[in-house]
Parts: sequence; C-alpha cells; structure tokens
Amino acid sequence: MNSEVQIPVWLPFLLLFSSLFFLMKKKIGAKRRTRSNQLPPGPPKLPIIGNLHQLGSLPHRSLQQLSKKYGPVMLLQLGSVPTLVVSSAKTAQQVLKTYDLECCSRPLLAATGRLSYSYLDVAFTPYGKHWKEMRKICLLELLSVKRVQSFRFIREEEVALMIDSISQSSSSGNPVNLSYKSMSLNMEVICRVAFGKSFRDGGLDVRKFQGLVQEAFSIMGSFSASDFFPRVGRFIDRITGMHGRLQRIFHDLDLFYQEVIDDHLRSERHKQEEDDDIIDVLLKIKKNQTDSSALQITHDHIKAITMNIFFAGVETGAAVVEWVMAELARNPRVMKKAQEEIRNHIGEKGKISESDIDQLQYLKLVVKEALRFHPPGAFLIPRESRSQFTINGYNVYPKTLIYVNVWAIGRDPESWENPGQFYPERFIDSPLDYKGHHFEFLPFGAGRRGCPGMNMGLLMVELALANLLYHFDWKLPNGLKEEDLNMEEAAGLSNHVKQALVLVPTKHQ
Ligand code: HEM
Repeated sequence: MNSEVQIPVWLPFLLLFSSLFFLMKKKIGAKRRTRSNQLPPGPPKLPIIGNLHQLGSLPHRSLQQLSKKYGPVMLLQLGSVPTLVVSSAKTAQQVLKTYDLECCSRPLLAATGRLSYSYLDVAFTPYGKHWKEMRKICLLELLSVKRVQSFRFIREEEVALMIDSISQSSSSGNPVNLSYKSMSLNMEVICRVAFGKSFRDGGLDVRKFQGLVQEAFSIMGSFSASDFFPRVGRFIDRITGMHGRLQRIFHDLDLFYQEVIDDHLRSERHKQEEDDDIIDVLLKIKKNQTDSSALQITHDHIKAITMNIFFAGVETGAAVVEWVMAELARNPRVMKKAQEEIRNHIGEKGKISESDIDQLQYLKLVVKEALRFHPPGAFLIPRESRSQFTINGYNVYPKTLIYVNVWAIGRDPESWENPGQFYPERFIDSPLDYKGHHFEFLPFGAGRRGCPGMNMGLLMVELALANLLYHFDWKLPNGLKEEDLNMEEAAGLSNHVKQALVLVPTKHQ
C-alpha cells in the first residue's frame, strides 16, 4: 500500500484561487476605505433608518449640535438618502457659489412632486431646461420690479385694512393675535396678486382655501416615508394615510385653481393690462405662445407656479413679521427706537406708504437682524447634487441631498459677535446684505436658485411693520414679563413661533 498522502490535483489551484481572492478583497476593501475616508464625517448610523432618529422635532437645531462635533461639512444617511449638511459661511460659499452648478438641483419628494403637478413649477423642479424657462418667466414677467410695483396699491390697501381691524381691538383694550393677523395679511395680499380677488369679495371659499394651503404646508413639512425609503416607503405612506391625505389636498387645490382660471377666462376681455394679476399674465403667455416657444405652457403649469407663489410668499413674509414683533416685545429699547424713527419721519401724516419706507433706516436694520436670527427657511429649499465635487477635501457624490443650515450660520460665533443677542445695530456701517453675496447671511439663499421674490417679500414685511409700529404701542398681555415671552419655534416647513404671538395694542395719538 502506498503510504504517501495523495494530494488532490485541484487543491493547489483552490489555494491559489482563495489567496488571490483574499488579496483582491483586501485591495478592494482598502480602495473602499480610501474612498469612504474621503467622505465627509458624520455621526454613526443605525441600520435601515440611518441618522433619521437624530433629526428631532427641530432639525436645524439638532444638526447645529451635531455639526459642533463633526464639523461644518457632515454626511448623514437619512433612510437610504445620503445627506450633506453644511453649517458655516465658508462651506455655504462652496455649495452656493463655487459648486453652485453641481448643487442647484432639487430632490424629488412625494409632496412637492404631487403639489407641483410632477415638477411643472419653478421652486421644486430639478435643474434643467424646464426650470430655466420657468425661472425666466418668474423673473421677467411675474416678479419683475415693474410688476411688483403694479401691486403696490394692493399692499397698501390690505395693510390699511389690517390697521383698521387692530384699531377696533385697541379701543376695547383687547389683545391681538399677531401671528394670525400677519398670516391673514400675507394670504390676502398674495391672493389678490395671484388671483385678482380678495377673499372678502366672496365667491372664493376663503376658509376652505386658507385651510387647504395650511394643510399643504404641513404635509410638505412632515415626514414622508417614500422620500427616504424609495422601495417600501410608498407602501408605508399608504398605511399611515399620508398618501391619501396628499391626494385629497391636491384634488381640492386643483379644483380651486381651475375655478380661478375659468373665472379669468370668462372675464378676459374686460380687463386693462395694468390690472393684470399673475393668472392673467400666465394666461396671456399661454395664449401668445407658438409651436416654436421654448416652453409649452398648460393650465397645469399655471397651477404649479401659482402654488409656488402661495407657498413661497405667504408663510415666509408672515413669519418675518411675527418674529420681528416678538423680538421687539422682548426688547423694549429696540421697539422704542424703531417707533421713534418712524413717528419722527412720518409725523402727523396719518399713514405710511411704500415711498416712505426708504427713510426708515433703523426699521430696515431690525428686519435684517430678524432675518439673521430667525430665517424663515432654516435650510433654504433643500438641494440635490448633480455631479461629484469636493468640499474641504471630502467627496460628495451625485444625488446627495444638501441642507445648508442658514439658521446655524446666522448664529455662528465665527461669523457674528454675540450671535445670541438680538441687536440690529450690528448692521450699522456693515457691508453685509441679504442679496446672496455674503455667505454668513443667507435668508434668501444664493446662486442660481436664490429667491426671486425677495423684493416683493421685503416690501410687504417692511410696510406692515412700519404701520404696526407707527399706529400702536404694544405691550405683553396679563402682566407677562419680557423674559417670559415664549420664543420656541414650531416644527414645520418654515420657521415660525410655536405659540401664537399675542400682544395688546394701544392706539398712538
Ligand atoms: C421675506 C420673504 C421671503 C423669504 C425669506 C424667502 C426665502 C426664500 C429662500 C430661502 C428660498 C430658497 C433659496 C435657495 O434655495 O437658495 C426661496 C426660493 C424661492 N422663493 Fe422666496 N422668500 C421670500 C418671499 C418670496 C416671495 C414673496 C415670492 C413670490 C411671490 C418668493 C418666491 C420664491 C421662489 C419661486 C423660489 C424658488 C426659486 C428657485 O428654485 O429657482 N419668495 N425663497
């Protein structure tokens, strides 16, 4: 018997193969590690949900805290979506200026997709030819200086009506819910600008539309599983009722918009050009387009862009008025100084019109400070990367969701002295403005996707505030002390006070 151990002929091959496989695996692993070493740092993540549990109810605050540990460029995993969070002026400049072209798309989300008629709008549509055409219409036709001026009488009339209604409360010593007043004012103005109709005129169902817009706001600001778990999310959204709710809101808003469009088509022939509202302008563009026009506008485009104007214009302006009044109620020195400036300039005139606003320099500083301290869009409108780029030496890959935490940047001690103090004087002799060139101060965003409605938004806010401060003295209700005023923020799409702001007006003689 042969005592030699027989070695199967395939064994050396197997050994060779497995060592090769091991070496290759090691090499691939090393490659992967090098690549992931170049990814931005971020907190450890849980299986499936990633870092979703770390967002909390006020994500701008939670992410500010995380950025203190992981730095101004962080990578999180929200469900299956890689998410870049930038939290300093320098890194915001890279995203919004150096790599603006790489970072100027928008993510596809369930709520914005449905409510924008599958991205026929401008604000939520991804970057591309369609967005360029829609943005051109916005800048040249809908929000141009001339068009915004043509709506001046609407703003002045609506502010005067608000002042009248507050006068009635003041004569009976009743407190006024300023959160509600500023929201209604913005809603009325945008409604007249967009539809040419006031809710007061009847015909349109005010309460229903206001309710729908607020519901739509809330659904856009809430968590939709399909945004973070594309495979199973739709199923989850159906079980939780999210999907049904979104369909119902879309359907009801659509009926409303259609009613407004039909109404405009019926009355088209009787209108002067200078009385055109946004729907008139869009219907004219649609009527005059030819087969070779770059964009073929349909009624759905008109509805989608109208939705943007409501969502971008109403909540933002209302939030700024609300935060300014809350900060002034907490800072009587600033309130007094702003009132003295306004009353000295306006004197006995009795009402403030838009042409007076340019003289009110301190009021402008107060508004700036509120925009720094409480920017309505804490993360701008979220963006999505289109191609790979490198930020602070870290790689960011295409289809990464991007949050620019402008709320945290406005409170960054690297950029601001005493950032936690509401101090409008910080802007005296300062070159800083909000037009998107100073990256420590970005309430309107910057770059290609920066806000095209800034001019209109500011005119509305400044006029409302100037009148509120000219006509009334304001105090806190029920002997509440300044330091006890609740400045908590509400969770949601835009940054509002959590508890409605209620103040007691006294008519200034
Ligand atoms: C004080 C009031 C306002 C504030 C604070 C504000 C803020 C913003 C911010 C932060 C963005 C995102 C910018 C970015 O991603 O870089 C934005 C976009 C936008 N805003 Fe405003 N906004 C205001 C008023 C308005 C008004 C009155 C309108 C129109 C009636 C408007 C229309 C838009 C539109 C259409 C976009 C999307 C632009 C795009 O994606 O190309 N905004 N706004």
